[in-house]
Amino acid sequence: MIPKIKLFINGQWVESDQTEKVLNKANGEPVAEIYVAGLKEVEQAVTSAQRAFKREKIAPYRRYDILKRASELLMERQEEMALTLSLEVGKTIREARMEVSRAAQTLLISAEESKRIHGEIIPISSSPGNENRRAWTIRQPLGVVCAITPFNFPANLTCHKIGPAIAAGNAVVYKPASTTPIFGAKLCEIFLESGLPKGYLNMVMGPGSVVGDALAKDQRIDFYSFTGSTSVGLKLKNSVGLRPVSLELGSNSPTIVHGDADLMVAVEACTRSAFANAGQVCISVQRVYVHNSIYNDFCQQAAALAKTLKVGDPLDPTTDIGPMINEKEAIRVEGWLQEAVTEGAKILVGGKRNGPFLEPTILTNVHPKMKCSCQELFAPVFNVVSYNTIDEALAMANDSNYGLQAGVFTNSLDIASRCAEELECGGVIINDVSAFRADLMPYGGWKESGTGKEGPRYAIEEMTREKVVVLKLKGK
Ligand SMILES: NC(=O)C1=CN([C@@H]2O[C@H](COP(=O)(O)OP(=O)(O)OC[C@H]3O[C@@H](n4cnc5c(N)ncnc54)[C@H](O)[C@@H]3O)[C@@H](O)[C@H]2O)C=CC1
Ligand SMILES: O=C(O)[C@H](O)CS(=O)(=O)O
Repeated sequence: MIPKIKLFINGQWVESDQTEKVLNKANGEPVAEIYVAGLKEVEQAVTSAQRAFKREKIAPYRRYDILKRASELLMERQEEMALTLSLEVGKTIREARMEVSRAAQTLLISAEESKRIHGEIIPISSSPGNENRRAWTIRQPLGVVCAITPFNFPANLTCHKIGPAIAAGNAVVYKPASTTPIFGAKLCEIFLESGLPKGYLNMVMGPGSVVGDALAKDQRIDFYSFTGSTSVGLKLKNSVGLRPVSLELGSNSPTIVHGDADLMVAVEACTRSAFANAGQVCISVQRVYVHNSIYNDFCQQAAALAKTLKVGDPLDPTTDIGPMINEKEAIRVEGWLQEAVTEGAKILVGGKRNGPFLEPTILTNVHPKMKCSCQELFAPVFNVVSYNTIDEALAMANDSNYGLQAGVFTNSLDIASRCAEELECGGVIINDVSAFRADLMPYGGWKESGTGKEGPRYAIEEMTREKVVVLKLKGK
């Protein structure tokens, strides 16, 4: 008997008229059944959040307590949560365990940041004629935050929204991806246990085109924190009018490997990272630019390493690469690979698909206009392209509609500094790959990779607003 997962509204578990199965992404078997929210439940969830926010404000120290407790409870349930992630996303159990501990850290960082929300004293008396005034700013929560998350990291990316939202004093309406909602429901259990007042967290599940659309249209929501594809993010932004949004969107991230780099360090990092989470990572290594002096060695070593990686059952601790989210996506990528080969690309290693499983694949002879290069692959595939000068590498890396993060391997401070300044993206990772992320660092894209920054401290800034207060003293 598979569990039936209810919606979480106003501190209660709520049924709806419709249910949908959540599938084990490795074998297609149902692992849970979720109640799908209708317009009525969406309306109830937003009402619950708005009423909670108006009913009581949670003092900063209490927010710290609740978030810290939630982080602890998440780690106490790490094995159960990791199994959930492995089943509903298809990520390997090793990656799932790692994601749970990162998500717990993200909640802990949010807890700590909830004690650091403050304004500043404005030296207003230093302006002529205002000697008898004093001024300061205060930072206040926005009210109701809508958190919408993608399928690929249901734990950490959800905690990157709910954690800062609560730390900032907001109430939350949360919509997980309809294909991977189970972790989110368990996170609501955790926040209930951690003492979050009812109504401060509400979860509605269901297809983005229905539930997501209804949330976008609800004018009682004060802020939208969205992570997902660029197309959906743009649609959401156009629906919400003047209300603020944070958009963490797609990418086709570059990593440059210069001739003076430590070859095997770069090979290991690029290859293992490109295939992590079956490549379904928005900062995944997709375009690798290698100096021509080490290009052949890089390709040879990367192909040899790729061949050692095990594709299979994500629950097997020896598996390196699990399935993609569904067979349709794997077929999409298989089609892109065939198109690339027809246009002259070479498959150095991999390329075979078995249902939702795709072999770790490395492409060479890729042209920048090929889909495998200029669009977001979101698959266990990366391209290797050679270059002669760092100017060429920078031009190719920047030749993209996206700009999330980039990696650069070099032992030259001059090259590193040039890349740091000239790469057009939100983050440059020196001597590691584009896919590096520490959860406390500012994180967000340029161009079509989005707007706004995550990382608890930065998300809190976006989920609060500053007010200036000016006091005119009596006296002269
Ligand atoms: N920049 C970042 O930090 C990250 C970006 N992503 C991006 O997410 C994508 C993969 O995740 P998916 O879940 O397939 O993305 P998606 O864009 O299909 O869905 C993301 C979320 O939006 C919801 N949604 C769909 N239509 C909607 C609508 N009309 N209104 C409101 N919400 C709607 C979905 O139900 C889901 O919860 C990739 O493009 C990837 O690059 C993924 C992880 C991190
Ligand atoms: O790229 C993504 O999907 C996120 O960066 C995943 S995480 O590493 O931030 O959890």
